[in-house]
Amino acid sequence: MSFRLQPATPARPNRCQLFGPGSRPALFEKMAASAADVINLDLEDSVAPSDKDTARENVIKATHEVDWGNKYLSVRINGLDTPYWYRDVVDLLEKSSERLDQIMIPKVGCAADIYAVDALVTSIEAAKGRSKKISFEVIIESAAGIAHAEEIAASSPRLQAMSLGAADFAASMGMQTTGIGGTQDNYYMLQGGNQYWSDPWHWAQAKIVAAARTYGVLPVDGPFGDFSDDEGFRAQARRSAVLGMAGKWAIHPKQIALANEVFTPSEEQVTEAREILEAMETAKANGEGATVYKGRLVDIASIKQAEVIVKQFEMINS
Ligand SMILES: CC(C)(COP(=O)(O)OP(=O)(O)OC[C@H]1O[C@@H](n2cnc3c(N)ncnc32)[C@H](O)[C@@H]1OP(=O)(O)O)[C@@H](O)C(=O)NCCC(=O)NCCSC(=O)C[C@H](O)C(=O)O
Ligand SMILES: [Mg+2]
Repeated sequence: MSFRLQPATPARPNRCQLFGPGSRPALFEKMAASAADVINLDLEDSVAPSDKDTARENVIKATHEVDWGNKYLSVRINGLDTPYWYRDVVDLLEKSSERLDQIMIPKVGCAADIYAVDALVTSIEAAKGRSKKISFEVIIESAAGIAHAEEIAASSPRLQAMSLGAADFAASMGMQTTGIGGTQDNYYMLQGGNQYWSDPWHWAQAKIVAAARTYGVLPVDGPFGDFSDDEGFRAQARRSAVLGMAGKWAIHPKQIALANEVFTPSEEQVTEAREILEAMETAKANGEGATVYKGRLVDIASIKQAEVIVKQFEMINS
């Protein structure tokens, strides 16, 4: 470990972030009653320009009137290149209830984007005497965003989560696809006449995980567009979980259970992790730093790996 210790990520479950357009208030009670850990009410791309003002009012009203239970309540504002974002921030901070937990900032390209929003939020919080400090989540969904992922991850103590937005990311990168996440037919290797599909999202995810984890921020996988493809969602989510992401968005309620299933360690994984910890306790008592568990090497690093799984499980069940 470096002399600079890796900060812990926020200790709250973030397995599934359920999205819903701010312009469809009929969905809000259903979202609140869902099994998602985080709710993202959207003012950005799922809301038509003509509905921006109404959607903002709907969302503010919902912070006062809907019982959000123990959900982490987040609102996605419009991008900093639009004429809407400052009004989103001002009205949300001046008019929404203290139930609002987080603002999600889309299409972030550099740390200065977060600086600008932080300055505005900090000023309104002080002016209005808001007692809860609003947290931020950013979406990395552009070439600039991925190039500057590290400085963005370090940009503000408000930052709790960093998501990959596959659709805008693909567009910004000039990727030849209309798919939102998942396998891309043309992204394959050829060996012995057989096609082997690779994962075009992998490097961006890995970069986000490294940047986020370095600064104690939760890395999150964004949308999987084809909500009729459960197995496709599972496969994408499993790859994200193995890479170190904490959760994934749901853009339809049927994706919530799938995300929760993948990002909750299974009974077998938890049992195995606990057995590894026990095996290492025995090894330590015998003055050994390494031992054999089910025919494979486990050592002091295995303790940390096993603890990741046990801690995830305990946090979800606490
Ligand atoms: C995708 C949808 C437009 C589908 O809506 P709808 O046609 O109403 O779906 P169904 O008829 O299949 O609905 C079945 C029941 O579920 C309820 N429902 C639907 N959506 C939601 C929801 N989001 N939360 C809770 N409940 C929901 C329906 O009311 C039905 O209920 P019932 O009648 O009682 O059975 C819609 O799901 C939707 O708008 N989804 C969210 C879209 C969104 O927010 N998109 C933005 C995020 S993705 C993005 O922005 C890309 C990203 O930035 C990037 O760049 O990658
Ligand atoms: Mg987007």
